[in-house]
Amino acid sequence: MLNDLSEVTQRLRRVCSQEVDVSGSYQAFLQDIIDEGRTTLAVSRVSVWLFDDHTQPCFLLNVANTDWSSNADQTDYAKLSYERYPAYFDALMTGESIAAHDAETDARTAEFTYEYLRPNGITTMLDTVIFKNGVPHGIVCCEGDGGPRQWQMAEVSYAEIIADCCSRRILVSELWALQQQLTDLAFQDALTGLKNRRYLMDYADREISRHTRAELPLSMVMVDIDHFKAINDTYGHEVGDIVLQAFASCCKQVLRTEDCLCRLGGEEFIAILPHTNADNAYHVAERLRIALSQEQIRYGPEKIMISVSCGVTQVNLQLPFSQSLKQADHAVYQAKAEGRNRVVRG
Ligand SMILES: Nc1nc2c(ncn2[C@@H]2O[C@H](COP(=O)(O)OP(=O)(O)OP(=O)(O)O)[C@@H](O)[C@H]2O)c(=O)[nH]1
Repeated sequence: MLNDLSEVTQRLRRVCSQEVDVSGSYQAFLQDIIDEGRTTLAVSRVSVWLFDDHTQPCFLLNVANTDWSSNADQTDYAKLSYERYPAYFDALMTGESIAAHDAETDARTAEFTYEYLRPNGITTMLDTVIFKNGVPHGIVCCEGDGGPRQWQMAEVSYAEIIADCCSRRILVSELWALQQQLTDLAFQDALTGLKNRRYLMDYADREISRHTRAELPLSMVMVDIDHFKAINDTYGHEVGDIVLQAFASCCKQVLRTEDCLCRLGGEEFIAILPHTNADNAYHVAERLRIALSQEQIRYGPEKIMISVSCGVTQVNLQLPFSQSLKQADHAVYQAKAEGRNRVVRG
């Protein structure tokens, strides 16, 4: 009941202010807002349900519930099907709130009588629609167990505000996920899926500072495919792309998961090896060189073989990363000059 409107409003505004705070979890936000709704409306349970599909919904999936304990991982999500409860779904799809004073006699909720209302002692329901882009996306369902209840206009409006908060939070979460994807793409090489040069420069600075503090060695291997132009010229650019992808996946198999492989550009790559000194980095580079030289890259009937020239250097933690990069580049140049298919220490 909305007896003390100003106190209720203040509490709700505080919870709503977390709508755009993506540092908190989406689930925690839903729990907070429905807990608030249960207290204010003095109902026995509030839950949030989302449609599986907005154009032709078949199911409603329970994604938050005041009955759930906040620290338990909820995995057993209840599901309501359109097939079983068509009148309820049809009513929700109109977008109108369902204020079912007596849930057993209201035509929109009577379908729940034997399977749900009676077994759980639910007598009254107030359901408000969560919209997304103006289309029903889910519901906030408030249930009471104290007999039929005449829902007041203010109570319906209050429940609708809760549903609107959920709508906005869902949108914010989706925008945030999109932003994350864009950020990931900005640091990724589209062809190989490896990190790109922009990522490398930032990552290397962070690793230099981390390794300086921990007084640990950091090394890198620059890898350049030999005579790659000839592969393009012989088989075409498309096959050259396939070779680059095969190269990347072969390297990933040889390297440790904590090593970071980036594409500097063209057929030039760099692997950053944390906690590794120059001797060990040399062995890693040799392993890479041998694995790549044994790789048979298939394209139709063709089996393409490659070799690589590698420059190994231990990163000088006292100098800017670009200096160590130059050193590795020089080592690659030397490896090429000495006949390719080899590893040179810089
Ligand atoms: N297919 C394909 N080719 C690329 C890509 N990026 C750069 N290249 C080609 O890679 C080739 C690099 O040639 P070069 O720099 O002459 O080197 P190389 O032929 O490997 O010779 P060495 O390094 O001296 O052994 C050029 O022909 C570029 O066009 C790409 O994304 N896909």
